[in-house]
Amino acid sequence: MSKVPVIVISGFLGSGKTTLLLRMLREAAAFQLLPAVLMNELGKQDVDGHLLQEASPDLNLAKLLDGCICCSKKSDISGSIKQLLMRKPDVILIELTGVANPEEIVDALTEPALLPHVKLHQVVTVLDAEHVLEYNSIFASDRELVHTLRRQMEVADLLLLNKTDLVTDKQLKSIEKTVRKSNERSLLLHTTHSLFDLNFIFGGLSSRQQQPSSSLVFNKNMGLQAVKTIKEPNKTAERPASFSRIQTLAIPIEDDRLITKRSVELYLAKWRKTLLRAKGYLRIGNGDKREAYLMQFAGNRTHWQPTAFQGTPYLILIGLDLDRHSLEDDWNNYQ
Ligand SMILES: Nc1nc2c(ncn2[C@@H]2O[C@H](COP(=O)(O)OP(=O)(O)OP(=O)(O)O)[C@@H](O)[C@H]2O)c(=O)[nH]1
Repeated sequence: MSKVPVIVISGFLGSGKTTLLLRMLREAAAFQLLPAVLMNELGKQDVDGHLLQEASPDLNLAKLLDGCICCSKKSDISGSIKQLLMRKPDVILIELTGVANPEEIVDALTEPALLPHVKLHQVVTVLDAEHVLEYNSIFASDRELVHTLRRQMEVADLLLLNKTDLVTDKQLKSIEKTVRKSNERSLLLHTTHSLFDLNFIFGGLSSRQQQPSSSLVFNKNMGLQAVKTIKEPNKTAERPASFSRIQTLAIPIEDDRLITKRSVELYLAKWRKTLLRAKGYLRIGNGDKREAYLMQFAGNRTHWQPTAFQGTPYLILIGLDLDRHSLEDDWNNYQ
């Protein structure tokens, strides 16, 4: 069974995420895609979920309300996604809350219950051109939030500089310059009302599809807005469609292999610059003394927690532009 691609929509509160999602739902059929949606909202009452259901009454929708997709909600994510998978969608769209770090959902997708069923396709981050430059000073006292907003930019595969109707050209140039300090490699498009050619994210996803040509979709919607690509457009646009800069490498581990906590930690320390995150279910020790652990590596710290996990041990590595061969080879030589 092939894995269902997941598109993550991130961006600060009010930047235009739901506007984008509604458009993606409207146009999915033109790409012969049956979408499912996971909405995450901070409040108990969801507003956006109702909006989506109004626009698309049969929508395969799951909601995670009253909290951010972070540690406290992670356990619910696999349940929600499994529920969506029952209706066999071609693509799953996840709209995060404005204060979520996309890395956390990517992490959740690598849980044993989900790993065989889904794969990250792209992280799209929507930026509010009118306010994005103010965040650092507005939230200066909240370093965690400033960090999250920076990560939203840094890990995006596609950046939408939205609400360009509300800023001058001069301001736009200065915004671009600042955004590029956080992410100089990914495609960056100027948009109003999150309008752009959806081939950039849907293109190539459907196995059944005859894709609308880029210009068709573009012309149909573009009375409003020109698509503009900044820096290295071709390099990024030519990437295979199912490629996200955030990559996940799952390394299965032969059960008879001797692994120690120290050897794992040394390996992770060696690769810490490349890795955003790592985790794994590992059996540590020798013979009868072997014990299963959930290993979590985040922010350069490794945490070990005993677990009742009985499956095949594995290590998950998450990072930007991972050098898969080197990581695998090194792991095999390391222990
Ligand atoms: N002027 C202008 N307004 C926009 C643009 N894009 C979205 N909006 C409006 O901005 C408001 C917020 O848009 P949403 O799409 O709900 O933003 P969001 O990121 O989903 O917001 P949260 O769910 O609060 O995180 C809505 O009223 C939109 O109509 C734009 O390009 N220009």
